Amino acid sequence: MTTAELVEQIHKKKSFLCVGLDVDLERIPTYLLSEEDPIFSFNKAIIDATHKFCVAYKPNIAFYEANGLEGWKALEKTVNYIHKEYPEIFTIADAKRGDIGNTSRMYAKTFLKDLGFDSITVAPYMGKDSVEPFLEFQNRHTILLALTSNEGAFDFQTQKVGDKELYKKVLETSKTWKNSENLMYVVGATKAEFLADIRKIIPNSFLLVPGVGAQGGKLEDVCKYGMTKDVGLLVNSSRKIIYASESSNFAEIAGAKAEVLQKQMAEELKQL
Ligand SMILES: O=C(O)c1cc(=O)[nH]c(=O)n1[C@@H]1O[C@H](COP(=O)(O)O)[C@@H](O)[C@H]1O
Repeated sequence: MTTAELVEQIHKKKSFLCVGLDVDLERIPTYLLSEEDPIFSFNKAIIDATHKFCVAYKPNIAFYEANGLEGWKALEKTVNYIHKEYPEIFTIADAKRGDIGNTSRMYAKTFLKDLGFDSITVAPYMGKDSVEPFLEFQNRHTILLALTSNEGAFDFQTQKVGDKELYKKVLETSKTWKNSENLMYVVGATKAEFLADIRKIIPNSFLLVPGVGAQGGKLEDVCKYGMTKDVGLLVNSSRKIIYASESSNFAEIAGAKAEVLQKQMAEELKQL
């Protein structure tokens, strides 16, 4: 999917919500566990109930890998289902990969070609040659970790390297890489006050912003400092939506939670 198509969808749906599909078998309604593929059954119900209110889905790969071969099969079924039934929706493989170039090429093939995700999250730590193999794919996006939502972000990312914080170096240096137009960045909603500085370095890039809801980030702050004329934001919520209820109408309740966020986003979009 191109960035222009993503922006068009955001305006059409009046939403820049990304629903995180972090499926934990210990948290899904227990009656689903007797189904042939509980992970896919859960995802299908959530997707059917939330698709009207969101523009992206983000399965976090850890939750699938943790279930071995069955998990990988459920992941493949999930991404295929989204692309077939709701082709307007942007898909994010939250895999946080990155290795020497030769190895990154394999990660890129797995997620961007074979599984066909529109994008993948990538760690910048190993530098240019570890990220460029992901950037080669046309109309696919590499979402580079810039300033993450967790406490540990202060261990390295905000520390100065020479005259600048490491996350600023990541932003600046990554702009010089080949096919850098395919880059988006992760900035945690819990770090909204950093967004004004971040926008000075990357005024137009799309940001994936996790951390609203369960981690306490505020949508208003993210929009105030991070929104661009083309929106430039995908705001993710996982647990607060998908585990809003454990009853048999869990999907309906997840849909209602997603709609609440969509309505807030529609208000924010009016400011543009
Ligand atoms: O790359 C991510 O998506 C990510 C980056 C980050 O800085 N913080 C963060 O929480 N995430 C992911 O975003 C999701 C947040 O989930 P909830 O806290 O349940 O909304 C999880 O899948 C995290 O792994």
